[in-house]
Formats: sequence, structure tokens, C-alpha cells
Amino acid sequence: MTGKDSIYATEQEVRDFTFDANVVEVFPDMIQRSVPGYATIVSTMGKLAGQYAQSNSNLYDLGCSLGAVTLSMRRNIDKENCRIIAVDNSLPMVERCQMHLKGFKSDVPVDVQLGDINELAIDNASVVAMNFTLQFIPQDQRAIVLEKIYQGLKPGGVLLLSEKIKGENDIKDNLLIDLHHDFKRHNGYSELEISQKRTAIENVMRTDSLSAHRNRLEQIGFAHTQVWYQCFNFCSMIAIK
Ligand SMILES: Nc1ncnc2c1ncn2[C@@H]1O[C@H](C[S@+](CC[C@H]([NH3+])C(=O)[O-])CC(=O)[O-])[C@@H](O)[C@H]1O
Ligand SMILES: O=C(O)C(=O)Cc1ccccc1
Repeated sequence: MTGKDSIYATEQEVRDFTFDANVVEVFPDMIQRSVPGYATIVSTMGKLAGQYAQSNSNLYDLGCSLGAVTLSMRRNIDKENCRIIAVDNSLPMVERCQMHLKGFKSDVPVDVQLGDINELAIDNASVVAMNFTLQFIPQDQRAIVLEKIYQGLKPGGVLLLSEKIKGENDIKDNLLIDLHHDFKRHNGYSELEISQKRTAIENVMRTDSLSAHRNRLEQIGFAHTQVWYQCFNFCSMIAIK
């Protein structure tokens, strides 16, 4: 069983956030209480994957954590000979993900792999999902990863990309941050938890603005990018090759 997230409830010397065994233990509660619309985003990514999956192709879930998007995609695939490749570089996440997926039956095969997205080969892909993962990749490596995804996508293939975003200027950014912190407060996080978590993620999770995301995707060659979800500073988009 997973538990309630109280990782930052006590005052501590805050270290950089990592996806270690303690985080894995409380991850479903943490993400549900921290990301507005998480359940809607996961289920809609599954629907979109069902719509864009092509027969005889691969679907990727990059930074799969416990496999929420993999499960959602798998439920919606009705094309023949599809395979899901779910990748994460946290060993405790991958171990728990494998256990979790065994609890559900499906005809669609899933490979859960421990590995770094930077080193992963992507080929014959109809769908690549990154649900709040690109934000953990250093900013100067993001274009390289996205370029590799673009090259690995089949014509008509899609990238499903969810990200925490930065407001377009300081005034707009602070407005979105305040609304998000209110959301966390409403979900039971204390001021101490909110502020210590903010410190923990500030060096490891750098956000880009929506315009930066859009420009980069366009530059790489994606034909269409559409935001289909935004609440505060959390957004999800689809980019079509
Ligand atoms: N370079 C990398 N290579 C592989 N994995 C990575 C890398 N960097 C980070 N990760 C992994 O990306 C995941 C990000 S969480 C994704 C939620 C999930 N998609 C969900 O729909 O529940 C988002 C969040 O917690 O905000 C973690 O499991 C990391 O180990
Ligand atoms: O918790 C936060 O403040 C976030 O921005 C989202 C988040 C969720 C899970 C891990 C890291 C960041």
C-alpha cells in the first residue's frame, strides 16, 4: 500500500528532490494533491493515445513513474500489434511500476525498462507520452531529446507532452504560482511543506514558458501543437508530426 505524502511536513535541511524509495511510497498521493487535474490529464492522454495509435507501432511512456499513463494508454489501444515501452531512471519507481502493471490484464505487451531517456532509442513510434517528465531534463538537453522523439515518430505520430510551465513574465508567473500554492493548501499541505518542496525542486525541475515549448516544437518540425489542458501553471499539449 502507498501512503500519505508527509515528506516535507517537518522542518529539515532540504536536499534536491529525487525519486527515491520514500517518494515512491507516497507518489500517488503526492501527485494527486500537487498537480491540478492529474486524473483528467492521465485519462485524456489514454484517449488520445487510442486515437493516434497506429497498427504495428510502438507507444512510449517516458518517465513512466508507477505506470499511470501506460495503463491509461493500454486501456484505449484497439489497433493490432502495438507495444508499449515504459521507461524511468528511478529503480524504486520501475520496480513498483512492474508490480503495479501485473495487477491488470491486457493483450497489449508492455516493456518496463530502467533507463535514461537521454540514452533511449526511439523508433517506429506512433505515440510518445511525457507526462511531467521533460521538466526534469536539464534545459540545454531538452531540444536534443525532443529532436530524437521527432525522428523516431512515424508520419502522423504524436507527442503527448504535459509540463509545469513558467508564466510569460514575473507578474503572470507569480499569479500562477500563487494559485497553485492555494491549490496545494486546499489539499492539506502546510506552508512549511509548500515552501520546503519548492526549495527541493528549484534546482532539479526548471520550467519553460508555454511560448518556449511551442517555439521549440515548431523549430524541431512538429506540424501542429495544441494545448488541450491548462490549470494554473500545469498544462498538457499534443504535437503532431
Ligand atoms: N532522464 C530521465 N530518464 C528517465 N526517467 C526520468 C528522467 N528524469 C526523470 N525521470 C522520471 O520522470 C518521472 C517524473 S514524474 C512523472 C509522472 C508520470 N509520468 C505519471 O503520469 O504518473 C513527474 C512528477 O513527479 O512531477 C519520475 O518517475 C522520474 O524518475
Ligand atoms: O509539488 C509541486 O509543487 C509540483 O510542482 C509538482 C510536483 C509533483 C511531484 C513531484 C515534483 C513536483
